[in-house]
Amino acid sequence: MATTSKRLIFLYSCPNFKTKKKKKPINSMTSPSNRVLIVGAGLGGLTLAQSLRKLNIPHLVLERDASASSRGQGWSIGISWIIEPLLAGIITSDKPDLRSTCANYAVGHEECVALQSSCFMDGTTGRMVQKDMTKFDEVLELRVSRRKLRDWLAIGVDIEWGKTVSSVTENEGGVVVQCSDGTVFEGAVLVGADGVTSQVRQHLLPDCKTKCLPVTVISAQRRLSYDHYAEVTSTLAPAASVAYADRILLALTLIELHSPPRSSGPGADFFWFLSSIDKSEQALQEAGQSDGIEWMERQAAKSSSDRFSEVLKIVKDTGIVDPLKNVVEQTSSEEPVTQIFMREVTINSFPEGRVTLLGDAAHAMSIFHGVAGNHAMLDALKLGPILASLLLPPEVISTKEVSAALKVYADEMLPRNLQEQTAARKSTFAMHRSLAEWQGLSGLSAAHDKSERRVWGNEDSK
Ligand SMILES: Cc1cc2nc3c(=O)[nH]c(=O)nc-3n(C[C@H](O)[C@H](O)[C@H](O)COP(=O)(O)OP(=O)(O)OC[C@H]3O[C@@H](n4cnc5c(N)ncnc54)[C@H](O)[C@@H]3O)c2cc1C
Repeated sequence: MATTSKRLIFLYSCPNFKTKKKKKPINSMTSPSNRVLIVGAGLGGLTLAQSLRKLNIPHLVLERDASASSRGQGWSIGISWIIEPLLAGIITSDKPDLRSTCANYAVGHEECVALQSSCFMDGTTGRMVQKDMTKFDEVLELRVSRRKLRDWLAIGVDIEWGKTVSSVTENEGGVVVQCSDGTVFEGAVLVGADGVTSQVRQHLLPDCKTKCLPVTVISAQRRLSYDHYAEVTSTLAPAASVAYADRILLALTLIELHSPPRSSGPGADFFWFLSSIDKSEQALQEAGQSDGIEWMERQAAKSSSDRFSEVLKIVKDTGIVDPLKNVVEQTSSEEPVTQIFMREVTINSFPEGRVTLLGDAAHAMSIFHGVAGNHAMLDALKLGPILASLLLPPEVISTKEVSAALKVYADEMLPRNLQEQTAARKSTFAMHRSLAEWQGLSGLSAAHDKSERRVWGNEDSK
């Protein structure tokens, strides 16, 4: 008795005791041998954690970022058909409304309509078609701030920040991961949701090769003042505007609108990107002489100012007109110009065991199809219930049973994403060949018929 009360006094005198007990109801009550370890607190990893939370399955997320805000999350992302399954597959009662929290329309319905619309145009004449994406009952796509969506998905999730997983060991009883700070975590199943450079994939499939498509995507993030923002959006659709000019795509996309938007100071964060195909690298890849990785490394070594000079030359040579031209040209030296790579990871099957992958770790693909993130979340929503049918505590599950369950997941997930990866590659090349081909592929022609038509730029060139 005396020992027990001493222990209680010690626990209650520990400053974090009460908070910890409240915050970690599932994991603190269960043995690590029954929990799911998830590496990566990106869109896929967090969606899986949310699904497991709803199904009452113990889990823990290990994330290399020091905190939720230690790294900028960059661009916005379009989510579409995943919204309904996501809302059905996770606990929503502890979260604010997804649409009004993550999309930029908290400022009211009218602004919302404008903010969610996109336009597609001929970049040298200014002919433009605007697509309204905001019919509330049939949202085609919601452009959300990646930072806000990640924060929203993290609500209520048990995350160990600052944990970079460096090695993985499997045994009959479970799986053990080691982090670069020397900490060790155990679980019954390990899910690598650690993105395109996945360390978990390295353990699972050490010979898996990645490729890089010969697409040069140069980008910068810009903070526009409210006046500049108002000027740009008086002609362009704020969610996303894409101009096509001689096999070049130039896009301007909203990341986050600052609130309240009419006050003085910053109006909004945008990014622009300019993309084109590198013809000589494409020829090498088509002849089977390159997988794009050395090409990618050469591109990655360029400086921000070299990249910017390249962009300015292309904008001038192709005759892109204002206001897109103006937003690009006014990029300041404090706004680094980066390059994004279209890497592909292709996996046909997983070896037996207690480890699997989801999202970009399993099937990175070109971003031009706009579905990779949607599929990362779908992988998670499919995997959650499969794990739940296996892992209800307190039983310890054999590797054979875990393997069989993970195979059910992989047999659906891998072919689905292989198909999307092929479609994404096809769209990427089509988009850079002609505007008409791109519109046909993306189904934009059908949307155009319903949408409002506007024209900007030089009236004489219509
Ligand atoms: C510019 C751009 C625009 C895009 N637009 C769209 C779009 O409109 N629609 C769409 O559907 N998709 C889009 N995508 C794709 C989408 O962003 C990705 O498919 C999605 O983010 C993948 O989610 P994920 O959880 O698999 O990986 P990630 O989001 O990459 O998350 C991986 C996480 O793992 C962590 N991590 C990595 N290594 C370790 C380690 N060793 N230990 C611990 N943690 C680790 C990382 O820090 C990160 O938090 C876009 C991508 C880009 C680059």
